[in-house]
Amino acid sequence: MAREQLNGAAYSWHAFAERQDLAAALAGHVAGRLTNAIAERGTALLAVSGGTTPAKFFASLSSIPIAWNKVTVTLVDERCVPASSPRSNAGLVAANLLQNAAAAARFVPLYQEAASIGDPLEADSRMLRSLPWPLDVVVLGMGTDGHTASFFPDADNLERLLDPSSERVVLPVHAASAGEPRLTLSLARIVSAGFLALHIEGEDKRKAFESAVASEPRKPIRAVLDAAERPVEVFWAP
Ligand SMILES: O=C(O)[C@H](O)[C@@H](O)[C@H](O)[C@H](O)COP(=O)(O)O
Repeated sequence: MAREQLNGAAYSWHAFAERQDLAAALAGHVAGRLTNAIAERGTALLAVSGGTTPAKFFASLSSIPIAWNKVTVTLVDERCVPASSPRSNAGLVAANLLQNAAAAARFVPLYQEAASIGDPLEADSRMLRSLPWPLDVVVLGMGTDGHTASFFPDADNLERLLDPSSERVVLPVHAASAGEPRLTLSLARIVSAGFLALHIEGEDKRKAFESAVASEPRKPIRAVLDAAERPVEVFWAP
């Protein structure tokens, strides 16, 4: 494990020869942190990202026999689509993580189809505010454009999304590159996590990460590194 310090952005780099090895190692770290949180405060709060990268990690984590009945799982971000949509992160987590031992965990979505009266976003915030914050574990992904969560570089409210002092739990995101409208946890909620991991795979993302960390203008992933209360643990495989 190499601990890097580039331009003040602190992160630890964990490289693996095989993606399956990364999945097993990251799952072991996350399971250990959740178990510690449960021992310390009787509960654990985990936020995971969607996309195409985390499936192997979810499968590995789902089989680890921890006290899942004391774990609450939520999402780092979500596409504003029904859970039945192939684009839904809630659907991805249900099918890949909330299986096996992890089926006993409580899942709290970010997005609920517009059944809630009034401002659905406010309703979500109220529901999410009741979770046992702070996050014990966050697992982020990253795009080759340097976005993470739904902090897309072309988001129309990027400055607000990256405000480390935001009081909001969840924020709406409108970005042409995001596809559908999104909801994302605020940067402030993400960076206060006890364990903050970034899971990336492939040469393109390794280069994108190194570029985002080393150069200006600042990409969203760099804003997370800069605001994180602890070094971000980067897990990478080719
Ligand atoms: O909803 C999402 O898509 C994720 O939360 C997003 O931040 C993802 O982690 C990156 O876009 C990488 O996605 P891939 O794993 O598909 O490359």
